[in-house]
Amino acid sequence: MNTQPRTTLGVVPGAAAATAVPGTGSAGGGYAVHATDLVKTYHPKGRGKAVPGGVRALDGLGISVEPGIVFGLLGPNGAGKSTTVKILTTLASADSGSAVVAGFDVAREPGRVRRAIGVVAQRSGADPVATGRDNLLLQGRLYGMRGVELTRRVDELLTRFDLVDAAKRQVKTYSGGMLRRLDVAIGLVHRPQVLFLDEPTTGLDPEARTAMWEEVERLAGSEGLTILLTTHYLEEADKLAARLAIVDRGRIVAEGTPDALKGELRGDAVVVELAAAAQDHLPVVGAIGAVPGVRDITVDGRRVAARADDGAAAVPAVLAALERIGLPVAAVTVSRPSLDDVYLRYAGRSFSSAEAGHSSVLEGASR
Ligand SMILES: Nc1ncnc2c1ncn2[C@@H]1O[C@H](COP(=O)(O)OP(=O)(O)OP(=O)(O)O)[C@@H](O)[C@H]1O
Repeated sequence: MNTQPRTTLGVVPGAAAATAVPGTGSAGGGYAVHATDLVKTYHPKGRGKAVPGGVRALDGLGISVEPGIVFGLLGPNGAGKSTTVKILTTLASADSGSAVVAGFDVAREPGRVRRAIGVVAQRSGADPVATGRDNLLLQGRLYGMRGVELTRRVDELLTRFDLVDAAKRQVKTYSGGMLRRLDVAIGLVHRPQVLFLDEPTTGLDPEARTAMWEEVERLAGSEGLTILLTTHYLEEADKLAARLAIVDRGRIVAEGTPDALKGELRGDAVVVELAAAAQDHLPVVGAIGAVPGVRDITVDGRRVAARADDGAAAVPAVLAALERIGLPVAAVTVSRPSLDDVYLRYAGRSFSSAEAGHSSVLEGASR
């Protein structure tokens, strides 16, 4: 579901500052983004009035993002990522809790927050019938930029995002990857301190996705910019985020560096595919559980998964144990813990089942 606003924030009242001045706001404890106990419920409307019930999109969510890093907000569809971004970018208000962005309180100083941030929403906000260049110029003017300063900045961004040749073409002729690059350039015109990227690679082909990843890495490395990125791609969070928070049902269930989160899961994943489904799970669990250093065994049809201190060393003994109870093996894989494993541990369900659960809820709601 995409309930996103347009990419640009529109006219910023009193936005004379072309460049945000770092550190002008003093709240937030030195964090680029500091949110505490955010709660937000969407109420169904009956005849234009809110009626009881509703969806609790945020249920006490809190995050602290240090300046100058890429921070990932990772969660399945419906976890509450977009709602968090909307509140942090002043496009929605929380029922309770507080948030400070670039030193400014989102509820009390929304204009200042808007001047200090750039937003790239899930859906492009670029004007399709205007050229790429005109979109950038318009955005700069909305932020009070004029003259040589603006044209220099626009030229710099067109070069940097590899859009010089397409600059004078209408945006509706752009490929998906070009459009996303333009969206990010639009978000950066006024040199924000904090850039929000809401699912920046959703819908892109693999090549354009890789190009966007490289761009995000370059941005984070070169400009001292803080980037808050939401994603439901585990691989994307793992690759880009210096730190990440896992969101589930409107709360943060784990937070840390991707390596630290994965490191908390001791051992490798060993997955055995049996030649035929096991009739009885108990002998399988007993046989494999007797192998030293192997634990957390689950049997699901032909698939037997376990965790092992040293996966490669455990495999021969696991295969021998299965052979002893008469279960031939078709294939075996050993892998390091992934963020999917992290999600399973902290959210208590697999990422894919959380995504599937959300879509079935939505299907039910639309009936
Ligand atoms: N305007 C709205 N009215 C009613 N319910 C909403 C609205 N916006 C979001 N929700 C619900 O709030 C919950 C959180 O949605 P949100 O869009 O923040 O999640 P998300 O993690 O960003 O997911 P997605 O990637 O699908 O956008 C979901 O259950 C969603 O259906």
